[in-house]
Amino acid sequence: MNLRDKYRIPHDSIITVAGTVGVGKSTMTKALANALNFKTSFEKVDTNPYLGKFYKDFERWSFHLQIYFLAERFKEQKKIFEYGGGFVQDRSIYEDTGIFAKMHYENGTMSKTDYETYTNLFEAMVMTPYFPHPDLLIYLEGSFDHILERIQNRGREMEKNTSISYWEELYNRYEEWINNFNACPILRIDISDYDLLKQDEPIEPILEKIGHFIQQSRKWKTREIIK
Ligand SMILES: Nc1ncnc2c1ncn2[C@@H]1O[C@H](COP(=O)(O)OP(=O)(O)O)[C@@H](O)[C@H]1O
Ligand SMILES: Nc1ncnc2c1ncn2[C@H]1C[C@H](O)[C@@H](COP(=O)(O)O)O1
Repeated sequence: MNLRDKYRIPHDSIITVAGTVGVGKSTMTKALANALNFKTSFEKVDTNPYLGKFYKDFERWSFHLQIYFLAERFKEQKKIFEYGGGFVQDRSIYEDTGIFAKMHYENGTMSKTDYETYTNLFEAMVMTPYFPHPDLLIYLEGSFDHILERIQNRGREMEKNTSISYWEELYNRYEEWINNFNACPILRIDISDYDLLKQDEPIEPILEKIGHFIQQSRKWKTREIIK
């Protein structure tokens, strides 16, 4: 029996992996998609025309970058919708708006007008049929030092040259955000509890939890429709 059937994970599920920069989303996305035979939706970093410029000058490029990410996510959402699910997605759209754009606006590195234009566009996009809530949001978390070490070891120059206070603020904002998040069910996973790169079969206990959460959430959705 394949792992998806073994853990009763519906073939049309949409699973989103969330968490701060460097925590391990892409690695988890690949491992889950591989185990479940699902498709992946990744953020493309290497081909992003604004990211490097943004890290050098937040104020100048934050609006351009957010619009770029929004356009990319919209295309990805549309693709997921058209395939009818069966996807693991690296980062949710909720993080762009609820964490990054908000943080740059509140810190004065995105103007009020730009922030309003961005949020209006975001709200209009979310109202289209392409944005069903995921079945499950997997939230990866860990100690700040552990995550910082991962950013350093991964070695993207633009991130290594960014101040520790930026990562620290992001880390704290993520904590606050997840504690108030309620758009879909959440499975919180501590990165010190598993090691996808070293252990042989660390993925099965995670799949078991995913199956359980999605079953619960689908039952709940069905009850809401019947009501
Ligand atoms: N479970 C893990 N155990 C050890 N190292 C990991 C694990 N997951 C990710 N890493 C490493 O941490 C770094 C950041 O991971 P990545 O998946 O790129 O994070 P994100 O997508 O959240 O930015 C990479 O160098 C990756 O190889
Ligand atoms: N919405 C965003 N605003 C600013 N920066 C962002 C946003 N989304 C992603 N990023 C940055 C953070 C990292 O440098 C890269 C890739 O993110 P990762 O968490 O490593 O997948 O893009």
